[in-house]
Amino acid sequence: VAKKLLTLAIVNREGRVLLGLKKRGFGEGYYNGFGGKVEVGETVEAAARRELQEEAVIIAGNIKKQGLLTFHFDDKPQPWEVHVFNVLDYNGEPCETDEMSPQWFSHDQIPFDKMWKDDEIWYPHFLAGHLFQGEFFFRNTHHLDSYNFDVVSKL
Ligand SMILES: CN1CCN(c2cc(NC3CC3)nc(N)n2)CC1
Repeated sequence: VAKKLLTLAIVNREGRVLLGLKKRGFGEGYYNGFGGKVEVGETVEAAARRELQEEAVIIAGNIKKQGLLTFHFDDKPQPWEVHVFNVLDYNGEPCETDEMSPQWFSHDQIPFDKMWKDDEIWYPHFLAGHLFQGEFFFRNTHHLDSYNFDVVSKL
């Protein structure tokens, strides 16, 4: 079964990350980076840049591909492949959209209790600038059953 390609862009600058509170749809009420589906004919990187602009109204400058997360769900036939980018610099000012309410968090105050359960596993490696790969098995959307996680030398 082909994987569903998704992006996740997290702005990480001067010891703080920019996260958005999802206002509706999948993951409503959770904080997360910005992202969405990769459209047909679009590169993963172009999709990450587009989604960041759509959801936070900022234009990514230098971005670094840092992670590859694969999600399996008991109740979904298609696994998800989420490409994680570190946004090293950007133009514009983050602002609220109908999808997301952006908010800065210092690295030691990341609200993991209001984030997807996999985040607390890979964020420390993301924040350390490591490259990583993870495979997560969710029993239902809100229960993480098991996972494999590795820091890697290249993606
Ligand atoms: C547009 N995408 C949707 C998926 N997404 C996820 C998913 C995720 N866990 C999966 C159990 C849901 N965990 C993070 N941090 N992000 C990134 C943005």
